Amino acid sequence: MKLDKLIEKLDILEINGNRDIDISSIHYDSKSITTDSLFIAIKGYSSDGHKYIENAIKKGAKAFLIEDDVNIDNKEEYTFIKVEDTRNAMTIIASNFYNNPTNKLEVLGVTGTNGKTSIITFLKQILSEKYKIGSIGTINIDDGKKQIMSKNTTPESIDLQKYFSKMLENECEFCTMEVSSHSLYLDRVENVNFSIGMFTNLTEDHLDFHKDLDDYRKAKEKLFYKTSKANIINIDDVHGKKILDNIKDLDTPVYTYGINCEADFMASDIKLYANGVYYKLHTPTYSDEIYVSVPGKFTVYNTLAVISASYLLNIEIDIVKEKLKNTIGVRGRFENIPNDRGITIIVDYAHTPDALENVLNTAREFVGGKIITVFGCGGDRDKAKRPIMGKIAQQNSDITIITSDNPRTEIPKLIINDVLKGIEMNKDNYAVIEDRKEAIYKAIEMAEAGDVVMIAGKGHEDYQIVGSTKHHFDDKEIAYEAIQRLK
Ligand SMILES: CC(=O)N[C@H]1[C@@H](OP(=O)(O)OP(=O)(O)OC[C@H]2O[C@@H](n3ccc(=O)[nH]c3=O)[C@H](O)[C@@H]2O)O[C@H](CO)[C@@H](O)[C@@H]1O[C@H](C)C(=O)N[C@@H](C)C(=O)N[C@H](CCC(=O)O)C(=O)O
Ligand SMILES: Nc1ncnc2c1ncn2[C@@H]1O[C@H](COP(=O)(O)OP(=O)(O)OP(=O)(O)O)[C@@H](O)[C@H]1O
Ligand SMILES: N[C@H](CCC[C@H](N)C(=O)O)C(=O)O
Ligand SMILES: [Mg+2]
Repeated sequence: MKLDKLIEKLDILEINGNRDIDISSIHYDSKSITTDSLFIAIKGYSSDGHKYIENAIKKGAKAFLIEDDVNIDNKEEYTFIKVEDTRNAMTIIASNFYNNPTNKLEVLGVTGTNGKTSIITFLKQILSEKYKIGSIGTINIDDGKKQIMSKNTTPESIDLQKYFSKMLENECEFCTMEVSSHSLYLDRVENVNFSIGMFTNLTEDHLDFHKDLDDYRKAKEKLFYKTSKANIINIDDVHGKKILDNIKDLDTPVYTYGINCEADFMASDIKLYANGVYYKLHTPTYSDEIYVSVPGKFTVYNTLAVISASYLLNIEIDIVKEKLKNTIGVRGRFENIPNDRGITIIVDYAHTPDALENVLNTAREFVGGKIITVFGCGGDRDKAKRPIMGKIAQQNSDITIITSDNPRTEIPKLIINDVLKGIEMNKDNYAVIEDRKEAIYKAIEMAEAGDVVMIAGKGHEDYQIVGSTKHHFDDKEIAYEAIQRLK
């Protein structure tokens, strides 16, 4: 594409060099650069893209989008475009380069602290009955033909627009997508035209990144100004109510869901079982009965969001009911590890206080014996949630084993010490086993028939990040190993 066309809608402060050149690819990372490309220099949290411009030239970049003036030899041989904010300008360029794919692709975005992966998984299973669907989220990216593992929940704008364009090429009509608060804050989705936006809930997480909960909510709220068909909001959540107040006068219609308040989509007569939930559904035009083969009150909320979106997309309720009844669930979310010892072993992705409390409450509903919880907190992430999770684990379990979960560049013992600040030390119902494998072995070894072993925090992850190295580690595999060892 001609550079001129690529930078069409940018607010340019200064441009030096030829605009009439062909650009074959666009990059924000010098490591991926190929010849005749445009390199976008971003000032990040740990590095500054401007430092890599000479390296980018060696690899064949011809044009540069910059914020700071650059001093290099033979500068006149290249084109430099200076803008106020390269990260923001990148979203416009990315969308231009891939011919604005979300003008055609219907993107259904979900934001909120918990429930995003669950909702897009259910929604994809339902919509796939009638349409070809792509999806983008924590577990993987599906471009309609192949699935690749995700690096982040919501990719950087260039990658995102490339995936959208691939989905169109593969004849997808919809994309179900998780929209993280980081992506809204860092403009990764700035130039995406969303069709429907959904809000799940907002609870303590990521306060290492966002100033406070209000700042965190404001980031999430940005999604609802980017939608054209509808916004769907959980108004049982106080932050959901606030968002509703702020967006109710927009042109995009708002629909609400909830259990405890008068909402457009409501659940009543809820019954929670060990292997699923039942409820009566009330919509603006009809009522029906819903059974979902995934346990937990949070499943009621997640499926209310799914049902609301399906309703607005005119999917027949019979299809929705059938898919929810027979769903295979969501990988690493309340996933049951079958065994012949009479214990219920669950691998779950709860890595926030609210999620941990929810899964433990759900287990309490059906446990015959004890609840033994294994969990840790991630390094280089929100520190404030650590003691809260410690307290929640101890209060809602009979035995708590505190261990490691992606320590990243932090010292595992120090993370555990933060968790211990929330633990009542005079009780003897907790233990620290830093090695996660040993912790899981111990929990399963001590469990008796009727007990629940809740292995929380990593869900689908098949790695443990220590320092900056990713080692293979899979809670499910270790749980199976633990069962085998006892034979
Ligand atoms: C805080 C954060 O989100 N950081 C993201 C951000 O990094 P950054 O802008 O700070 O980048 P940087 O490392 O300082 O580098 C600056 C620039 O120099 C470039 N560079 C750097 C080195 C080099 O050799 N050459 C080069 O060109 C980099 O590509 C970048 O453009 O942009 C990068 C490129 O997109 C992301 O990979 C990176 O995500 C990091 C790895 C991350 O861990 N993010 C997490 C916190 C995150 O985004 N999580 C959310 C929510 C998760 C949830 O669901 O709860 C998510 O959407 O995944
Ligand atoms: N609606 C909900 N409310 C509270 N907790 C939930 C909800 N749905 C799921 N959970 C719990 O939160 C965990 C994470 O769920 P899920 O992966 O769907 O959330 P997510 O929003 O995609 O998380 P992430 O931000 O890490 O991608 C689940 O394993 C479950 O324990
Ligand atoms: N998307 C979340 C996932 C956290 C999962 C947990 N296992 C951890 O590493 O803290 C994050 O990157 O903050
Ligand atoms: Mg997710």
